[in-house]
Amino acid sequence: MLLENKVVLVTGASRGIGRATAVEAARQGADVAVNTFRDEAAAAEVVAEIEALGRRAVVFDADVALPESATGFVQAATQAFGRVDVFVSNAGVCPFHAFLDMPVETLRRTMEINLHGAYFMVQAAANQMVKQGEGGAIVAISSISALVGGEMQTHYTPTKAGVHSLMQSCAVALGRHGIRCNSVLPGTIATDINKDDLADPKKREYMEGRIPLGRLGRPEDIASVVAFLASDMAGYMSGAALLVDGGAFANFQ
Ligand SMILES: NC(=O)C1=CN([C@@H]2O[C@H](COP(=O)(O)OP(=O)(O)OC[C@H]3O[C@@H](n4cnc5c(N)ncnc54)[C@H](O)[C@@H]3O)[C@@H](O)[C@H]2O)C=CC1
Ligand SMILES: C[C@H](O)[C@@H]1OC(=O)[C@H](O)[C@@H]1O
Repeated sequence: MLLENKVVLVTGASRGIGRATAVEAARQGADVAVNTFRDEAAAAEVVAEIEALGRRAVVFDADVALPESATGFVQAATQAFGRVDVFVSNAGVCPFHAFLDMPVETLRRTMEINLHGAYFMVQAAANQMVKQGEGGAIVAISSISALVGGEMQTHYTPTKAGVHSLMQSCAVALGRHGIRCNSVLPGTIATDINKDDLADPKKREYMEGRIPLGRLGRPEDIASVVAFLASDMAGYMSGAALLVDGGAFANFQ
């Protein structure tokens, strides 16, 4: 098992990639602190899945956009499990909208959840890891959107480039404490975040057609890579970005 007896914290873990990551961490032997936001029934399901794997889970309901959520989450996890070994910054939103009439509030909220939220959370986790004095691993969910544009994602793609950049700077800032910081760049993964966008069969077919491996990603495709980066198997990786997109980015012409 890759994460035996580790304590893993995951933000936005009630659904999609975060949920698969929390469950994979438990499968790999970890106890898991699960941040959710106003999603009680789904939170109870993920806890049940973790416990069914013989591991412990604790839920912390909070909006990642608020700085106090970050300190609260880390404190709750530390109270429950005594320490923080791995932190996964995953929570994110992507309300598709055109550029020319982007509502200020949509831009602001997307930035506050995806980028500021990641910053506050990673900072709080890193402080706890430094206090423990035994290093740690931080993984942030960026995106293929850190590398390419999207007509309806002008508010979103900069946050994903920012999240990867945050991991690079944190790798530099935290290396002396033995804390590794990396990002995962998923391609198109079928989750609630793009359910409406991909409900159009033409769009879905087009996206599938661009992927050399012939299918959209599943949350589990990302969760296994996060587990690897969080584990000692990736012990000399820091400041790196792993693109997990079925080959989509390479498929330009
Ligand atoms: N699905 C995809 O194609 C891709 C997703 N990503 C990223 O993966 C991450 C997870 O997204 P998905 O699992 O696809 O979406 P999802 O919609 O299935 O899950 C998002 C999770 O974040 C939580 N969340 C949303 N706002 C929150 C807030 N303010 N505070 C705390 N939690 C909050 C939701 O409750 C949910 O659990 C996001 O950061 C997204 O940008 C990156 C690349 C591709
Ligand atoms: C939400 C989108 O479908 C998804 O989010 C990303 O980060 C990917 O680039 C996809 O566009």
